[in-house]
Amino acid sequence: SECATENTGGRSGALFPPPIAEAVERIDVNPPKGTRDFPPEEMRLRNWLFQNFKEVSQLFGFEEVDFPVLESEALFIRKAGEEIRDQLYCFEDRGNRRVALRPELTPSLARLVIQKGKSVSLPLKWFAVGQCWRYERMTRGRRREHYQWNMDIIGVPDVTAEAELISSIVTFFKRLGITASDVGFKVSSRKVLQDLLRCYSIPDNLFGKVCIIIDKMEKLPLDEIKKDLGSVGISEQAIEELLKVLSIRSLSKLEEVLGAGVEAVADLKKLFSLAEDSGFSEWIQFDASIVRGLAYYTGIVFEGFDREGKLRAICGGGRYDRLLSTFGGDDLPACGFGFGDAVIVELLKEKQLLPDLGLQVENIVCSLDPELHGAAARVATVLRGKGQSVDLVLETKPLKVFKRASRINARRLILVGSSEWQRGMVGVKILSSGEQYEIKLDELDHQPPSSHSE
Ligand SMILES: Nc1ccc(Br)nc1
Repeated sequence: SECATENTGGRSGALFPPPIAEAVERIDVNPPKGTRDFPPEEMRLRNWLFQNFKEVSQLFGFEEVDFPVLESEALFIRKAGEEIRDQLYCFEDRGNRRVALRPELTPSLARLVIQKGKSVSLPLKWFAVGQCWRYERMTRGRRREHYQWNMDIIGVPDVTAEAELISSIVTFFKRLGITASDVGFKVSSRKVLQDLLRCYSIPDNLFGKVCIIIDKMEKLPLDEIKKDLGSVGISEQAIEELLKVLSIRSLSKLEEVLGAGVEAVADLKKLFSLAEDSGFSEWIQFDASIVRGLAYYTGIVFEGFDREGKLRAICGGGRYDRLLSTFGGDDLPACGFGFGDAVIVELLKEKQLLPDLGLQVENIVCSLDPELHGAAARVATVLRGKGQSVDLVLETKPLKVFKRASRINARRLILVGSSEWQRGMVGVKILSSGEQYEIKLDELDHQPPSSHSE
């Protein structure tokens, strides 16, 4: 009969028992190892953080740029033994090209600068917020992705550029309520290391490798560091001298050891003087042991740290004057920093500075009669046309509307009932005060009068 073709919609019909659902194995609903989902609450926090990254960057006159997450693997192949190289998330694509998920943004930025060539006028002040990846054996259970905020200045050889970068991060911290008592920047210059290596006739091409070895000083036993330094040809005497200098924590002491005319000392003294002028000198301290873990840094390096010493480095950066020329570009001076989205959230939690970012919807609109859903939709359209957010209740038999209204933190409930609608009115309930009244549709505005005339 006709009903045989009627779709019982899965409901048990007199003629047809419901189809027996085949047993479906549930997929793994978690994101891939080391990666995160961002459900609404986490997404609001992420958007708030990124908004602060972007507003500070724009406050400093930087322009936003972006690049593909996927890059040629060659962009990141450096032979200095960096962790970032060991953990490259790389593969061969279907066109047999060696590609990689970017582990950082700086090489992409350098690539774009070279690509733009003479069509861009210097100095360039660019910023980006982008997801970066590493493939780490899950033995350590660490994340494989994070978002990084980068600011870079291309074309300025002077430490005025590094001062501007540190000043921008200080501004960011202050916006979030973080003070110089909470965090600081350890600052040094790789020219200290470079001068020392030259004193011991260590060839320049070993400079990056030596920096990477020294960067591991806090993570590996000292004799392993010494062994690694010896393996690149540095004598025991030079190693002892190196380690002694790297333990210096005062600029005057460094000047005593290296001499006043040394470029590294001059750069650092200028940076500290600029910090005084710009008002962030309480945020920075000299620490000769800071080298950072990227091979391409050539001058000033800095890293943000939490003074309680509970967290990993919050951010880091420095000067990388040779990177563009290693890609075949012009020898342009450059400096920048990277600021990850994870440690900062841990710090905000520690300091109880996480913002309360609950969902806030202006209106929830509900029809009391299924026949009036169209009218409710029209009310929603009118309000949205006025720029007001509306959660339109879509169930034709709405239940628990008040529960939903409080969950979405709606400011007011608009009820569309037949008798009111006949009179061109809708009901309004201010959820915070409980105040209730009727109003004409076109009188619905942002701020209803405090005491409502009938
Ligand atoms: N470079 C990098 C990439 C991804 C994560 Br998580 N940490 C560092």
